[in-house]
Amino acid sequence: MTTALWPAPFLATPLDATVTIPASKSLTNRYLVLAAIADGESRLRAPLQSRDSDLMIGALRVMGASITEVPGSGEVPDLVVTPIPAGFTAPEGGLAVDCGLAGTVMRFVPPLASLVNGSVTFDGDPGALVRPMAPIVAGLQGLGVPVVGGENGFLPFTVQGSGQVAGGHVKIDAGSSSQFISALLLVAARFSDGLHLEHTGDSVPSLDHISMTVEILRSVGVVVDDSTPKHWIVAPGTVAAFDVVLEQDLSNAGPFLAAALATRGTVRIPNWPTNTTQVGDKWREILPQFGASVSLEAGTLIVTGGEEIRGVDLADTSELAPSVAALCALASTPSRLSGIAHLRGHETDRLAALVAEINALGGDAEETEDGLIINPAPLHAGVFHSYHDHRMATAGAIIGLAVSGVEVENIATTSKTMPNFPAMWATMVSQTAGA
Ligand SMILES: O=C(O)C1=C[C@@H](OP(=O)(O)O)[C@@H](O)[C@H](O)C1
Ligand SMILES: C=C(OP(=O)(O)O)C(=O)O
Repeated sequence: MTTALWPAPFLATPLDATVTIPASKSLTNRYLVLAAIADGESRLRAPLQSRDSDLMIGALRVMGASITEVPGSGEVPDLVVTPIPAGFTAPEGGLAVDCGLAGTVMRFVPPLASLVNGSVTFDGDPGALVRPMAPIVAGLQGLGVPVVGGENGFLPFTVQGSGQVAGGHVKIDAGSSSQFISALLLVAARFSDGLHLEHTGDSVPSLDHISMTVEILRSVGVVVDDSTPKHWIVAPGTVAAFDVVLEQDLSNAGPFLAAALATRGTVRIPNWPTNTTQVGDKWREILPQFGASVSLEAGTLIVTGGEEIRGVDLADTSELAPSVAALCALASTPSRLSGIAHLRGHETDRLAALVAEINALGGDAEETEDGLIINPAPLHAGVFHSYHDHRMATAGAIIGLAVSGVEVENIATTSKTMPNFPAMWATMVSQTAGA
């Protein structure tokens, strides 16, 4: 385990800060995939620059897409993407894609590889080799695409594309990640007969992320029928080239908004989108349940913490769960988080990691079959391990604002989606009331 320790800033006075957040990982990596199969050159304005987006760019370049940085209107360069050329053929010996620990790369890119002529091998970080992959392997094989390796349901494996996929009706169990559904839908318009994808399990987690996929597909001219629960039908057709401005990452806004509650202060985030497919928009419903006041004024989200943080009872908080759990650990009444069993297959087993780290600081957290129970307990100084998980690291930072002497191990792991997190956090903390 990495041992570098980051002394989390502690604040005894209420925060009064304005913060801007880098672009959304989920939007950036979806648009990158679509740009690689579009009918012309596309442009992503103000995209995310982070490890996960770099891994996606690397994967698409390996498969023949050309991606160039050009000056944008802000600090971050825009990306101009020329799609994978028709008939692109892998060299003898095949191609290799490094997925790192990025779920969007390891799930979204293998279906794309089925459209390439030749072999593409997928591998990743040690932590990636235990994340569920079986539904992607089953889905591709169900479409007649050979996959070598991956029999045990994990990376590494090799997709042997022939440059063409017939498509048709495929059934998978996406109970362990919504990304399996999004992955197949994203490229399905390029299958000769399109795709009828059916989920065979009870429920799919993170449904908001599937809605995001469907909305984006429609915005680039792809016809998707999602009117029957657990079924998605994509018509064959072209993906129209696009020019899009990326929204900031509302899930990554979470730790900064939580900071308002942890310090009983105020945090403002300008340019909060009025219409968005991001699950992070749910902070507007979630934070009042913790006792915060939340308002959207002239496009700026303003969150002010209450006198105390109240416990919550929340279902399916998806990727927001680690930040939510950090607030629960600071709450004065019990909390229950449910519908998040699939977090055991995220960057780490997040349920086990949250329980271990909250309890190591004196907290009272326990796992349930599908979530967490977190009871009030006085927390003390100590080390908060991050398990190579960006959201564990930011959960430690939230707790550290309210509990003096917390040190977060490997804060650099936040570079997965937010490379400047330590500097952004320090800048936020320096904006205290009256400063
Ligand atoms: O499609 C996406 O961009 C994502 C889907 C969700 O995955 P799960 O369904 O595995 O939770 C989410 O947690 C992840 O951070 C991003
Ligand atoms: C689950 C997450 O990431 P990934 O895209 O790697 O699945 C996450 O960011 O919370």
